[in-house]
Parts: sequence; structure tokens; C-alpha cells
Amino acid sequence: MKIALGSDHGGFHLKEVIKEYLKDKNYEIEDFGAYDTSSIDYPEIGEKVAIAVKDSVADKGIIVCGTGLGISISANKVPGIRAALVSDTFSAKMSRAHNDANILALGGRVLGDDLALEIVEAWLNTEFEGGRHGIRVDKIKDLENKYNK
Ligand SMILES: O=C(CO)[C@H](O)[C@H](O)[C@H](O)COP(=O)(O)O
Repeated sequence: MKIALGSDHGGFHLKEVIKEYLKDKNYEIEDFGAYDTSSIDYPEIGEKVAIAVKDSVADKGIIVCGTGLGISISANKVPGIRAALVSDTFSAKMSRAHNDANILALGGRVLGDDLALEIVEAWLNTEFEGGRHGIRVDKIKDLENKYNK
């Protein structure tokens, strides 16, 4: 599985921790920056990761800013993206099982490294359940089509 990674300066440290963790687990990685702690605006990176997922350059994306808020709001502007901002393992699993989230967003100034990696592990190892949840996700897609003409 190929994972697109991205962060702003506030998420740089956690993004690097996640990158090493995923490399050790033999995931293929594409890193869309930031490449250091210089200030960079989160919408630029959120868009790059979102486009990679939307265009199937990557199977899933993980994005990090200080809170995870700005970068997830940005990624969710790209059609087809369901970026879930998560701070606990239960929500990580639910965002996959019920919402079919294709991007995980984390707050680098919110989470410790260990909890963040538990969340990543839970998120990557949970499948979408479909069924009634598929009907609901289809309704999200309907909303996207309705308001993006
Ligand atoms: O959390 C964020 C956006 O939701 C960003 O990562 C920044 O931490 C936040 O905007 C603060 O910006 P600063 O330039 O690091 O003060």
C-alpha cells in the first residue's frame, strides 16, 4: 500500500515519526513536505496530498498540522476526499469502518508520538464496512456533487 504524507511546520516532527514507522512496516511512502520546520501554509500541503489520493497516486493519505484542523479542512475541499481529524483510536477505526475516510489528519501539537502511531496503526488496519455505511457515504458524495457545480 502506498501512503501520501504531508505536514506544515507544526506537523513536521510527527510526520517524520510516522514516515519512519511506516517505512519500517514496508509501506511505500510519498512525502509531499514539509521538509523542515520552516513556516509553510497548510492548505498547500493539504491540497497536494488530497490530489495524490484523489488521482490514485497513493492509496491513502496522512496529513499533520499543529492541530490537524487547517490541513483537514483544506484537504476536504478536494472532491472525493474524506479527511478525518482524529485524536483517539476508536474514532480512527470508525472513520475507516463507517466513513471510509481516505485521509487521516492528526494534530502534531496535540498528540504524543506513541498515541499518534497507535492511531495510524488502527486507521490503516480497519476496512470500510459498507452496507448502511455505504449508503451514507454515497449521500456525502451526493452533497459534494450538489454544491460543486
Ligand atoms: O494547526 C494549524 C492550522 O490549523 C497550523 O499547523 C498552525 O499550527 C497554526 O495555524 C499556527 O500557526 P503558526 O504559524 O505555527 O503560529
